[in-house]
Amino acid sequence: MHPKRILLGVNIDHVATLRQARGTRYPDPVYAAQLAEEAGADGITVHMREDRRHIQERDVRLLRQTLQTRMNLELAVTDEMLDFACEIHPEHACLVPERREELTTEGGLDVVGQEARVKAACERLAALGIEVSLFIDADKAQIDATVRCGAPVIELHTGAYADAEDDASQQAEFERIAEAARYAHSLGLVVNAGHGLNYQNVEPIAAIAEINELNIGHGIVARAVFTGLREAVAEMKKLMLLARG
Ligand SMILES: CC(=O)[C@@H](O)[C@H](O)COP(=O)(O)O
Ligand SMILES: NCC(=O)COP(=O)(O)O
Repeated sequence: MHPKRILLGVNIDHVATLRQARGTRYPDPVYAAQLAEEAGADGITVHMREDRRHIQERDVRLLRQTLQTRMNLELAVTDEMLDFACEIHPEHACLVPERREELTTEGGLDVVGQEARVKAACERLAALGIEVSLFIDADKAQIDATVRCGAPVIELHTGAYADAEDDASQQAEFERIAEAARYAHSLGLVVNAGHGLNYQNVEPIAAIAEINELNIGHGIVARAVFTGLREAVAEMKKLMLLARG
């Protein structure tokens, strides 16, 4: 654990969402990744969904050739996506749940409910030297199942915290995340977190000492519409580092 160090993975999916909305060639997520790296991103996250609503194969292939930091490829646990990840060979692969009809990733991966399948996916990726993380809810049973699957990293889903409608429920969600981070860290897992984090809600999560990295996309891309991407990334990183003290 590095009490003062916290990393920012910038998720650039929603730059591609804007491009796909009109079928244009712009804005290009590859250029966004370069700007984000220049502004202090420690890594770039992309979620290539099965329905290709934002990130396309072309994006991932070009990013693999151009990123200066590291790629965190989020993928569903399907043969098609695992084959693609093995071909691309990102530094990190994060297994996430996916439902075509969802607006966004609504919850964590149910590792307990499909342990054999997740374990096989973890083993396949790890055999190639890809560091695997599982995107899970802040739940002890899911953390224990992650350890049994052999994944060295978790990403805690912060969506319920971000979407909480009042202070009391947000505090309850925060405590669930903080406790899960402590528990997972005590088991030797690297603990990341993300989903729905923005400039208003990031600081308490960034202050959790056991958290290694936050993956943040929608909030940064939305801010960039008004400030430009460089400033949006730099401001987020500053808030995270200030929260660490
Ligand atoms: C898995 C995850 O949390 C991110 O990929 C993020 O949700 C952005 O992608 P979507 O908005 O398509 O879910
Ligand atoms: N895994 C979470 C992520 O990459 C970013 O999620 P969001 O900030 O776009 O909600």
